[in-house]
Amino acid sequence: MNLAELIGVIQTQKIERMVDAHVVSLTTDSRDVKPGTLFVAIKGYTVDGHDYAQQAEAQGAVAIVSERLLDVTIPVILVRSTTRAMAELAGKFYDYPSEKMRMIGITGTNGKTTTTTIVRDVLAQLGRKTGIIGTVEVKIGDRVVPSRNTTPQSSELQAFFHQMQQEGVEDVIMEVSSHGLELGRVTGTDFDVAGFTNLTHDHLDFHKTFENYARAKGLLFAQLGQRLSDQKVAVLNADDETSAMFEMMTGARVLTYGIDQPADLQAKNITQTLQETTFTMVYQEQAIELTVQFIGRFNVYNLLLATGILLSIGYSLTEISNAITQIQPAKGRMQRLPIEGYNIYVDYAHTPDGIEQCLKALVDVPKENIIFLIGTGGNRDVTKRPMMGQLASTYAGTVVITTDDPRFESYESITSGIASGMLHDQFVEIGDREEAVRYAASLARPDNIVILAGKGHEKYQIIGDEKTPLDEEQLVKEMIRQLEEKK
Ligand SMILES: CC(=O)N[C@H]1[C@@H](OP(=O)(O)OP(=O)(O)OC[C@H]2O[C@@H](n3ccc(=O)[nH]c3=O)[C@H](O)[C@@H]2O)O[C@H](CO)[C@@H](O)[C@@H]1O[C@H](C)C(=O)N[C@@H](C)C(=O)N[C@H](CCC(=O)O)C(=O)O
Ligand SMILES: Nc1ncnc2c1ncn2[C@@H]1O[C@H](COP(=O)(O)OP(=O)(O)OP(=O)(O)O)[C@@H](O)[C@H]1O
Repeated sequence: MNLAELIGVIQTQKIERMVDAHVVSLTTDSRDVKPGTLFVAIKGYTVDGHDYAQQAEAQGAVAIVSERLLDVTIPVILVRSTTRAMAELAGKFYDYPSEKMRMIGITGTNGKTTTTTIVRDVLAQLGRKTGIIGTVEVKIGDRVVPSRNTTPQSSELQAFFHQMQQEGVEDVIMEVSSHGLELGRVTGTDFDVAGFTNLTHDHLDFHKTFENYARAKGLLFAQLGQRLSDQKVAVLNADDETSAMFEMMTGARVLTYGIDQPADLQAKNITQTLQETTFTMVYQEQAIELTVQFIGRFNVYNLLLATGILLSIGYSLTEISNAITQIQPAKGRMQRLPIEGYNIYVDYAHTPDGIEQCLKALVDVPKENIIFLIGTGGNRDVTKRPMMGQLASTYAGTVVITTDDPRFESYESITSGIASGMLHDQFVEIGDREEAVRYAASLARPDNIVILAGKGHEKYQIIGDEKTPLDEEQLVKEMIRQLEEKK
């Protein structure tokens, strides 16, 4: 694409040494610059991209988009915000791919991965070609593409959309993190439907206050736009009070779902066992009873949100509920390990609310039969640690306290934070997660339940700045095999 045509979409303050040139690619990382690349310098948390201007020039960059004057000989395009410019340039460079597909964005503290996966699985069952972007994976049809963030940075994100559109994807379902919203990663992404799960305590190390965190999430609903002819929809949780703020922030139509408060789409008569949940979905004049392979009331919310999204794009309640009864929980989301005779679950819960929801899912199990392993990350939000301990001990008779990506923090400082909130003394602190998982597995009996919370689908621990392999499923299988041999 021609450089002048490309930069025509951004508001420039000054252009130095403009030339007639062709842009072959776009990046914010000097290490990815090749001849013909337009390099956009972004000031990050760790380093400042502007400091890599000379490297970009040496590697053949055609020009640099910058927030300040640079000591280079190639064109420099000065803008007020390179982050914003990046999103606008990426939209133009890839010819606005998000306008050509149905875009579904899901935000909230817990349930994004589960809900995006449910929507994707139902759409796939209904014969649509889908693309998914989220914590567990970026997937185009059946092909998995590596990605570093839940919500990738705008140039990477638009490149994914472009690739998806080229490969015939019709529906894109993506998790939209509060970081992604706050850092402008989805600026210019043209969502058709935005869904909200819930908002509870998390990421306050980044957003500082709950109000900022809510405001960041609200951007998704505000960004649906004001054009009434677009018929965009915000699907909101009537049982979460932040929804009222999002309803005020959006110009889109609103469809609400819920269990306790009146809502457009409602779940009633919920009953559950350790393997499945049965409930009735009520929408307009229709009521359908369904049994799903998901456990926990929180999953009823996720299924309602997915249903609300699918209703808002035109599917009928009958089509949706038929498909929903066929699908399985996403990897590592209250997932039962395939170990005959034992009830061992892996769950990704790593926030106070996630932990509470996960433990509340274990209806009818006496507290003394629940063994719960929890850990939390090092060098991150410390305020949630005592809350996690308090909740774990409210619902579980035995708690194994450990770490979950200790990074550079000491084991003891992490586990003692959780232990400070404990309401009973039936707990152990084992900082080394591998050892803690072995210990928790050694307590498994056919009549109790062991839940390993925190890691979910992830098969590593971040210790220092290194990813150390840790496959909890294999570890548990090995431990149970040894226990069986000893019998
Ligand atoms: C705090 C944060 O969001 N950091 C993101 C940010 O990293 P950073 O600010 O440290 O970047 P940096 O290393 O300072 O680099 C600044 C700029 O210089 C460039 N650079 C750097 C080095 C070099 O040699 N040349 C060069 O050009 C970089 O490409 C970058 O453009 O920019 C990176 C590239 O886009 C992101 O991958 C990175 O996410 C990190 C991995 C991260 O952990 N982010 C978390 C907080 C996050 O965003 N999480 C949410 C999910 C939250 C949830 O719901 O659980 C997410 O959406 O993933
Ligand atoms: N609707 C919900 N309400 C509360 N807790 C939930 C809900 N859905 C899932 N959880 C709990 O939170 C954990 C994480 O779920 P999920 O991965 O779907 O959320 P997420 O929003 O994608 O989180 P992250 O962005 O951290 O990956 C689950 O394993 C479960 O314990």
